Amino acid sequence: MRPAPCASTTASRAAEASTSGRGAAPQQNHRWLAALRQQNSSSGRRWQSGQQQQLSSALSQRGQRLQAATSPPFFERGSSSLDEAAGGAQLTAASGAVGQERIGVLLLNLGGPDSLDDVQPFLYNLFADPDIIRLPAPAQFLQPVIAQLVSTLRAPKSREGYEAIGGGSPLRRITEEQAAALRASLQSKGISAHTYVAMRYWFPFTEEAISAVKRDGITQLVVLPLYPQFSVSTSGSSLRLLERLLKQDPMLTGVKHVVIPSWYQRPGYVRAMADLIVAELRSGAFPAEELDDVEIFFSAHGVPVSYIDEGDPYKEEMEECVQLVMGELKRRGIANSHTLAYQSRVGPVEWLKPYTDDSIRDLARGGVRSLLAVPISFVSEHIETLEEIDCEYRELAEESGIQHWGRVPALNTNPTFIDDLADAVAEALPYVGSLQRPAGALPLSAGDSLVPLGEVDALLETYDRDRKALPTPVLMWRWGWTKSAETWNGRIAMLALVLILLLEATTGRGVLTLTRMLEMHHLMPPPS
Ligand SMILES: C=CC1=C(C)c2cc3[nH]c(cc4nc(cc5[nH]c(cc1n2)c(C)c5CCC(=O)O)C(CCC(=O)O)=C4C)c(C)c3C=C
Ligand SMILES: [Fe+2]
Repeated sequence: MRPAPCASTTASRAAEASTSGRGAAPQQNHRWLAALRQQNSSSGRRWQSGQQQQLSSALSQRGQRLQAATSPPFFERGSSSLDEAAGGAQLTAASGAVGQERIGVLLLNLGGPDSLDDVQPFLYNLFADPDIIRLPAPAQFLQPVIAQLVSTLRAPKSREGYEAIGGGSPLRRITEEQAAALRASLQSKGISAHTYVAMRYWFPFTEEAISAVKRDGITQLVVLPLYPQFSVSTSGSSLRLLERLLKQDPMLTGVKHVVIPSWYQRPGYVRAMADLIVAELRSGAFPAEELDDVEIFFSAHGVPVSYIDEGDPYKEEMEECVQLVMGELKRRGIANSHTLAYQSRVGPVEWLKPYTDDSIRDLARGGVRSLLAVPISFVSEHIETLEEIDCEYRELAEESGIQHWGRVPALNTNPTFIDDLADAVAEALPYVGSLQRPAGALPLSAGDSLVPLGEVDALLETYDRDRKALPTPVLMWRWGWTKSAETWNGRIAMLALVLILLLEATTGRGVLTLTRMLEMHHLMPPPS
């Protein structure tokens, strides 16, 4: 993998934040996740292996049958008239055709700035999201002000990163390529579907995608977050927005949907990751005689520890995902040692540990000389792979004594991966609009699917019900000088905020009004 052209990154290296002594957080799953796991284990199954037969019998109970004994398609290639009507497909059930459906697949992703001018407004949208900066209820009216402050403080460091990778994020281009490849793969399986890219914080916004879903007359929608592991900060935030959009538009009530909240356990995804790791190991980046000593270093995007304390399954899913990939490697005769660490922390609270930078230093100190970085929470190249891993962490590794460095590319449009996503969509289609929710029972009854499935409101409802009270964030601020720019950004933001509020409270004519901060104009998604 050729590294991106890296500017000198020493000055902007991920902050060496001092940490609190807080112990490991108790793990608390979403109830839906735990319930689905139980259903699967009680029937002696896991989501990952070939379970076409069980799936087939589960589906026939629902009056639907598989077209083939092996992998889907569940759908016959439509007549030419159906093919002509883009998005049309013929759903086959035990009783025969049940009518024409127009299928859509909504791909959820985060979005990224297209140019350097977009960086601050993109960051504003991100920090204005209550699933990213979580404030206690009485302080929530301050979200726009805090978003303005934090995005303004963060923008220079962020802009530097985007500049180093060519002046903007490649996320939109790659996600659109994935959407086109997924559509083609579905077509090759006999499923005619539209695919839509729905970004959370930048163009094409989720609102635009939903307008297109409406315009195309989609009747069955499969919602597929492009995050293999579920976090409330990513997939959860997008689902919350989606829930709002679906509720507020009566024309969308006719669109039946199903969500695939996480899919890291799918065999095709695990295989594709293992393929990429093996290819990179054999790329020549490492001396042949040292191949067994290469440390396989999984680097995942972090989240604040408080998210996990509240029940976000992200950490557990990440650990399970790494185990699955390592298991696949072992089956191929690769038994290297591995590490999972978390990158990209932002702000003054405690994030998931170990931190990637600390881990790299520790491994080097412990004698590791060859390191293969594997981005594990990302399926596309973007700033955190191209700049943070390829530049910052590579430079840190070299300074720390790592002599041989490799980095596994992101999956992007890897054919095994796209084919597996298409299978995930095909397998989810029979569940569209059919998940039963008997009163008082668990909201999901899709325990027979290969991956857990749900509907937007049911998933969020379960998450919110099980969510524990927001713990007081563990601030990592210590008075005194530290090297950490992040920590200082956090301190400055909080001090500025306190001053603003004090002025507002004491004069009644606060800075918010004088500077018209509450009337900020940002690039926001168009109304749907
Ligand atoms: C699994 C993936 C991701 C998780 C979890 C996640 C949580 C999370 N992120 C921030 C803050 C920022 N994220 C930024 C960009 C960004 N993050 C992800 C993925 C996850 N984020 C992606 C795909 C991107 C887009 C990258 C691109 O190429 O444009 C940024 C902006 C970039 C930067 O300044 O570093 C910020 C800021 C928080 C606070 C958070 C959890 C609470
Ligand atoms: Fe992020």
